[in-house]
Amino acid sequence: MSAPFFLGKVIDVIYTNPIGDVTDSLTNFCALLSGIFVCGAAANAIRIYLMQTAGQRIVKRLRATMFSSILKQEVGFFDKTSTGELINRLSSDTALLGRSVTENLSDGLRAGAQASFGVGMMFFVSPKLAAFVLSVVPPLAIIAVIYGRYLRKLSRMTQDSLAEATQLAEERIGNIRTVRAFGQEMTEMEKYTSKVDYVLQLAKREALAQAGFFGATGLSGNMIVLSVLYKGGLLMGSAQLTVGELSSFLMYAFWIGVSIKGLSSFYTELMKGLGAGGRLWELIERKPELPFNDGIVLNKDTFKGALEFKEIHFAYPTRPEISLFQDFSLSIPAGSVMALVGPSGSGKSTIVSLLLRLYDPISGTITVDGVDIRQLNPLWFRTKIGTVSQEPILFSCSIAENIAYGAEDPSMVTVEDIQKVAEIANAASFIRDFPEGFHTLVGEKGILLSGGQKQRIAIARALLKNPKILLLDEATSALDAENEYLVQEALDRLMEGRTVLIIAHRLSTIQNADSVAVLDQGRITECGKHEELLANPNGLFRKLMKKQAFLQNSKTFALNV
Ligand SMILES: Nc1ncnc2c1ncn2[C@@H]1O[C@H](COP(=O)(O)OP(=O)(O)OP(=O)(O)O)[C@@H](O)[C@H]1O
Repeated sequence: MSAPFFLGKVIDVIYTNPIGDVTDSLTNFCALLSGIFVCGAAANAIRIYLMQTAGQRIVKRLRATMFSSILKQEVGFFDKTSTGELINRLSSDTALLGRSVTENLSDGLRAGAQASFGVGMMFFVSPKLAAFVLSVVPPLAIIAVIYGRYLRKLSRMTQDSLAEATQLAEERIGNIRTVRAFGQEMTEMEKYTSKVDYVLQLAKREALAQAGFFGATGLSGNMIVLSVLYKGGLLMGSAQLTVGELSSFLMYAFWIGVSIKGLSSFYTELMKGLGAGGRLWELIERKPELPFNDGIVLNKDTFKGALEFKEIHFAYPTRPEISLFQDFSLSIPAGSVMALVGPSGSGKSTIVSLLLRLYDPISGTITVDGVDIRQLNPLWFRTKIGTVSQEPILFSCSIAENIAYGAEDPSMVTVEDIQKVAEIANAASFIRDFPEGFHTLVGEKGILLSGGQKQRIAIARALLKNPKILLLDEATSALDAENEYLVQEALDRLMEGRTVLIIAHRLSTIQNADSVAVLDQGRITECGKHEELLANPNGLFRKLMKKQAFLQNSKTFALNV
């Protein structure tokens, strides 16, 4: 920024002295200037490196903080927020914010420094001329404020629409088999295109706003130069300005013009980043409605796992008007097996969710060994619970890694541990049949495995956890006889010595359970041994069993045909 000042001095020296007298001064000025240029270049290189790496560190921290904040949210939050949207926030929004704090911030700071120093130097060289020239600033500032607000709003809308498009794409690509089976590719393409069309409309509005703003700032830059020429010429004519001062002034005016362009880009990117950032801060600062890692821990040696539900009232947060449980009470003694039966949609899986503290009841208590689970640290409590669901979800990594996922610290699990539980879960033999054995990759959500294989791996995973409490959601879809036998045998081994709540669909499970509870209309209507419930001629259990027997007969009939 000092170059124009010295150049002005050089011109004045040349202009006012005979040529023989200027050589020394000229040499000194040029040496000084080249020193300044070298320092400037080095500073510039350092600036780029430091700002870029600092910016990238900010983006990394932003992503990590956001991911950990997402993982700590209560499950009800995920009922309302789509995965696609969260993925979009994590990747696209952070990238946009990242861009505005990396190259953009560094260029913006540079342009800002240049502009303020240039203005200072203008006042230093000629306050009169500077005051005249800077009369363009107030209208430009007003335009910038209006433009900034508009751009923030547009950027937020664009990111929201992009999130919707990502959500659609993520869901459809993830379920490509269903899309293909129903032949809905064309419809899905159209849906996606209409979503990205809207993003394009928003981008066009943004382009129009940018065109107007950049036009205005470009014009202001040029007007500054023009007004220097005009007013400067007049001042020079009245001997109030030297030719060197006018030259310096012109160069500063030119630099300020360039800085205004740089500042406009910076401002544009900053507003876009802030627009996208709004949602990011909301997510990062969101306090989970249920605690994540707070509360008391019970003594693991005396922990037995006796469960009791007392007068539970519950409605899902997304459907507060539908009361699912009214006065639900159930007691499961430590080490016993309770089978839960009831019509479809009566809330059997919801009981499992309440026990895992994915949701809290509106009123009533759930206790374990007499302690309200709301007092317990949920992170600790869940280490005491094992689950095997109807459709177990595996992660897209190796079989060994999926089994090790059951342990508190998967990195501490040995190959022997994994092989042992796989053996008990009747999974070892089919795993060994794969060429890669335990290193076989299972694909997204375990798609490369059959239903029975997935279940047995899920059982091995639960066995590794060695929980006191076991929550089983029996598969409704029929496995073939051999698979059914292998899964059942593995489940029987898994259940040994634990408190088990099993959502039962098979007659054999119901017969073998210590007691059976029938869930209907939001409460337990019958509870007792299989034979006792069957003896009640008007009970729902008897009706359900009759229906089940009928279904089993028709299945056999269909097979015979
Ligand atoms: N996350 C949710 N948000 C809102 N409502 C839900 C949610 N999950 C389930 N429901 C509703 O709660 C009710 C009970 O569902 P739940 O899955 O517990 O029934 P279920 O007895 O296990 O059914 P099935 O035997 O068919 O598996 C259903 O009406 C269902 O639509």
